[in-house]
Parts: sequence; structure tokens; C-alpha cells
Amino acid sequence: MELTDVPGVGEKTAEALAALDGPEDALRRGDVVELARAPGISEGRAAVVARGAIRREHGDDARFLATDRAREIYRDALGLLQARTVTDYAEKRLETFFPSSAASRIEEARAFSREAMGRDPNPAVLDALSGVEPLEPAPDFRVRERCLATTDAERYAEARDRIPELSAEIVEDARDVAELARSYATVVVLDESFAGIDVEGDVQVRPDAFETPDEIVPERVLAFFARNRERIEAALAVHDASGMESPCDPERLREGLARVDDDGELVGDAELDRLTDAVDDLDTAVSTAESAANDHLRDALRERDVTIEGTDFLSLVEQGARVDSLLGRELSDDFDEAMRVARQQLCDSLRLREGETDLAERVFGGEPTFPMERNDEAVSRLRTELQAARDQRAGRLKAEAAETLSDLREPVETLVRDALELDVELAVARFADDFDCTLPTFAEPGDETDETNATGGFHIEGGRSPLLDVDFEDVEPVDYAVEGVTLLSGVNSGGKTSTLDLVALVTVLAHAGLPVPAESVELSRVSELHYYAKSQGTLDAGAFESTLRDFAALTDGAAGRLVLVDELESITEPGASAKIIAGILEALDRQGATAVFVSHLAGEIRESADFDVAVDGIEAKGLVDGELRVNRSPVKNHLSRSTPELIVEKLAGEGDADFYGRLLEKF
Ligand SMILES: Nc1ncnc2c1ncn2[C@@H]1O[C@H](COP(=O)(O)OP(=O)(O)OP(=O)(O)O)[C@@H](O)[C@H]1O
Repeated sequence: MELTDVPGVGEKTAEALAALDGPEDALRRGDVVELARAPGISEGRAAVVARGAIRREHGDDARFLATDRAREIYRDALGLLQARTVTDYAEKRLETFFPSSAASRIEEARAFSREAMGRDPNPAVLDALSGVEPLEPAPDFRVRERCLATTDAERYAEARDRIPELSAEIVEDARDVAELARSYATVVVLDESFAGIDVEGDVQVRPDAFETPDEIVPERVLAFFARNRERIEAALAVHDASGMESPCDPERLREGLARVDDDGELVGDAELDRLTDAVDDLDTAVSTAESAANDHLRDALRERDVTIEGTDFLSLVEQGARVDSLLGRELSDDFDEAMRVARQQLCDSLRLREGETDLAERVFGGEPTFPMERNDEAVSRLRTELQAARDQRAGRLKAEAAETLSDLREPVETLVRDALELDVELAVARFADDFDCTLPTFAEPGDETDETNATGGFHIEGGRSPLLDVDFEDVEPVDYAVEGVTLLSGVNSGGKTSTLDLVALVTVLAHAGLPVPAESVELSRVSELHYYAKSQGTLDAGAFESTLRDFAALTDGAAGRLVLVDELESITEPGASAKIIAGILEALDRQGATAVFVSHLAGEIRESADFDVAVDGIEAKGLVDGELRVNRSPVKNHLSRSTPELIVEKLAGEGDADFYGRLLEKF
């Protein structure tokens, strides 16, 4: 598949997507978050692209939501689903569910919903989900104690590109490598020709370095796990709480995670901790040991009577000989003891081991002086040795940890993705629970080749719209079924608009493969949903003309449309409206469309039409205490009484029967 074949993907977007690892896969999965990783692609744009890919796969022409009101209903329904997600991922991912006329797409989404509706959105899972986010790549970092070396300029360039965490060096021969080995704890030579090289220090010949970067820079995989630790732990908790099968052994993963801290450094190795502390504390420990030795020497001197022979005294005076020589001779025992104290203290405080203690001896082992002084060169030597030991141990341990964790990298991607996908499923499950939903049934398609009569209408039982302006518990169930072209009459505020909204909502959700808020729904597949909301007042000539043009366009074109229109009569004066609406209904009837037109002029329209238009009505049961009582389910083939008629009837019953009685007869 060419990326530019996807609707909505131009050259620029395709170029951005190509930067991803397997963009085709991400497109196929509708993986909005992965797509949004492409440079310059926002999550909103990613959702559009994913929708485009799904459309392309199923041959969907993106014409289902044909009017503003239809699109509004879809956005409102999507909003209700999105409000039930925990993660941003799921919120964006839900955007890839959209109403489609393509049977294969509807079935694919229905399969997802079926599975989703079986999920149990228990609070522990939802709580754990709050910590799950898509995995991030490891942050950029440099490793200073290891370097790459090669004689080849091209390989050098490749090394800089593929292993940017290490510095790369050009070498000519083994001498150059030996030189590098003095500055770096480890030198990784990329050229086979150096195999068997014998130089001092840790030199590894790894011509396979580019194929095994995790072995060369184990920090990379450690940094990835360190950065994503919380997300991975949250995803593990989601699996635990939901009983979902984990793609890897959770204990092994937990153990692996426990080996790195948040900076990607190893934890839990006492020897490495000792070496790290020793390097960090070296300067302080040397100073403290030095002071302790001098204190010891000072006390010894203070308590000591020194007898000095005359010749010595003379030589001191004459030659300016230093008191040190005296110290060496007269106080050598005290001096030795002070040195011993200093060495002991240094070894103890740095917890030095055999081999290291020899170097520590040299730090305090010079000529007797007062105050006594450390041997800086020995300190520096000790530091270098400790650092090398620390880095080599860390390198070895990191390589071991990285080996375990690198095997877990792919399963972890699956683990997190499954947790995020579960959030999408749980949003659907909660939507279905909260609004007593069911999966609708699609009527068996008739003869697919019969383009003119693809419609079979809809049949809703106990539909309750969550988009109504009343609490969902107070929404009264509506039964409504329509085949063909129908007028819907009814008293003011009876629920006509709400019925159209319900029909539109159920149609949109059903075609998105999602559950619908009803006891049962059976419907035929629709090619386009045209829903026109009530216009606000009479239109001027220009607007009226353009509205007429819209409807003219509607009467010709694709079969299998569902047309919902709310009080079209308000666009112009009542007499003309009835004729215009009758004309539109005739055309839709010929086309075989399903249509519901809400109108207060149902009687007049029926008279103007050249076919027998069905009229349904939302019935008022009457006015009780001044309040309208209605049966929200339209009655089939029934022209409802209007609100004015009901009021006249009420007045006729209450008072001036003569006037109101005669008035009532006119209805
Ligand atoms: N099924 C229902 N359950 C509960 N309340 C409803 C239901 N249907 C409608 N209502 C209430 O009735 C109000 C009026 O509904 P709606 O606007 O659909 O009536 P209408 O018949 O289109 O009115 P009009 O003739 O004035 O346009 C709604 O705002 C809602 O509060």
C-alpha cells in the first residue's frame, strides 16, 4: 500500500508517516498514538489519517454523515463514549469509530463491540488504567566511559549514526587502540582485523556491533525501561486487575524493572554500590584520614619530651635542617602509628578490598613530615583503579540486565497496548451499561443489485436517548418503526424533535458498529444520513432558495438514504410550505428512501401529495393540571391533535361552551 493512497494523506503527511517503524501496520490497527509519533502529526490529524485508512480498506466513501445535524449527533454520541475513557489514548482511538455504509466495516466494529460489551469495568481496572500511557522512546543520553573505534571512515560515519550514545574514534593501529584504552573503561573495536589484539585494558572486538546495539549500549534498553517504568507497572496492574492474559511472565518483568532506577542506573548490587560510593567519597575520605593522622601525631608530640643531642641541635641551627629529620629519627614510631591510623581509616571508610588496600597504603606512606601529607599521585591512581572497577562491573551487570530486558521489550509493547485497548473496550462497555444498550440487528440485505429499493427502514423498541435534556432515568422509552416516507405530527413539546434525534442517534451508532440505547433495534443499512434540524424562523428569499436547492439535490442521487427533517415548514409561509414538502416527499418516495418529516402541517401536506403519505402522531393524552401528558411513542397512521385544539377542548369543557364548542367543531 502506498501511504498516499490513504484518503487525507498527502505527500507531506506520507513523508512524516514514513519515519515510523511500520506505518502500514499502525494505519491498519487504527493506532492513533503510534501515528501521532510521526513528526508534525497531531493526535487529531492522526485520527483523521487512521479513519482514512479504515475507509480505504472497506471502500467507504465518507458520505454517511451528510448534514451538519447528522455530524453533530455523531460528535455528541462520540462525546458520551469518550467521557467514559480513562486514558488519552482511548479517547483518541474512539475517533476511529465512525458511521459507515460499508457492511464489512460495520461488522468489524461490531465484533469489537461484542467483545467489549462482555468486559467488566471494575473500579480496580479503571484505577490502574489511570497510570497507563503509550510507551515513550528512551531519552537521548551519552555514555562517557565506553567508545567505538574503527579504521574505516564509512563505518565511523555509520557508528555515529547508529550508536550515537558512544563517541566514535578513528584509529590506525593497535597502538591507537591502546591509547584509547587508557582513557576509556571499554573500547569497542568495530573492525574484524583487530581480532586477537593484545593491549592493556578492556578492549572488545565487535564487528557485529550494529546488529546487537543492546549489547554494545545496554544503557539504551535500560533507559527505555527506566523511562517507562510507571506505565509498564500500571499496565501490569491492569492485567492483574482484569485477569487479562499477560504476553510475558509478570514476575520476570517486575524483577527486570527492579534492577534499574529512574535514571537507568543499576540497583541492588552491593559490590557496585561499594565501588560507586568509594569513587564518590574518595576525596572526603582521604582528607578525613589525613586529619585523623595529624591529630594523632599532634597529640603524640604534645605529650612527648624530646631529648635532642647537642650536635643535632647544632646542625639544626647551622644548616636550617628541618624538624622532619628529627621526626624521622626520634618519633618514627609515632609517625608510623599515625600513618597506620590514616590507612586504616581510609580503607574502612571506603570499604576497600584486597588489591585496593595496597594502593591506599601508598596514599599515606611518604617521608615523615608534620603535618603529614597524602601522596596525590597515589590518590589519583586509586581513583582511576576504583573508577575502572566500577565501570567494568556496571558494564557487565548492565549487559546482563539488558539481555533480560531486551527480550521483554516486545512483550512490553504488547502489554501496554493491550491495556490501552482495554480502556477503549471498557468505554464501550460502560456506555452500553450506563444507557441500557444493545447491539442492533441489521435486516438481511435485500437484492444488492436493486439500487432503487435498498431501504427497509428501522424498528426501535424502548429507545431512550441519552442526548435528551433530562436525566437519563427520567427518559421515557420510545417505540418507533418506519418504512418508506412518513410524516410525524404531534403536539408542541410532545417529543417530535427528540424522536428524530433518537432515530438519528440509533442510526449513527448502529452504523459505527456500536451498541444503541434501546431494548431492541432492527434496521436496514443506510447509505447516507441526511438530518435537517428545524430552521430558526422564516428564511429570506436567498436562504430559502438555497434550502430548496439542497432538497432538490437530495431527491436525486444515492439510494438507501435516511432523511430526517424537522419542521421544514418554518422556512416560508404555511400554504407554500405544505406544497413544497409534498413535492419533496413524492421525490423521496419514488427514490425508495426512508424519511421522517416532522410537521405541524401533516394534514395539508398529505392533501397536496400525489401518493398516500403515511402520517404518524405523538398523542397527547390530555392536559392534566395545565400540564401536557403525552405518549412519547408515535402512534402509527394517526394524525395527532394539535395543542391549540386541546386547549380549545379544555376551555369548552370549563366555561363558554357555545363559543368554544363551535370553535372545537372547526378542528
Ligand atoms: N422520551 C422522552 N422522555 C422524557 N422526556 C422527553 C422525551 N421526549 C421529549 N421529552 C421532553 O420534552 C421536551 C420537548 O421535546 P421536543 O422538543 O422533542 O418536542 P417537540 O414535539 O419537537 O416540540 P415542538 O413541537 O415545540 O418542536 C424535551 O426537551 C424533553 O424535556
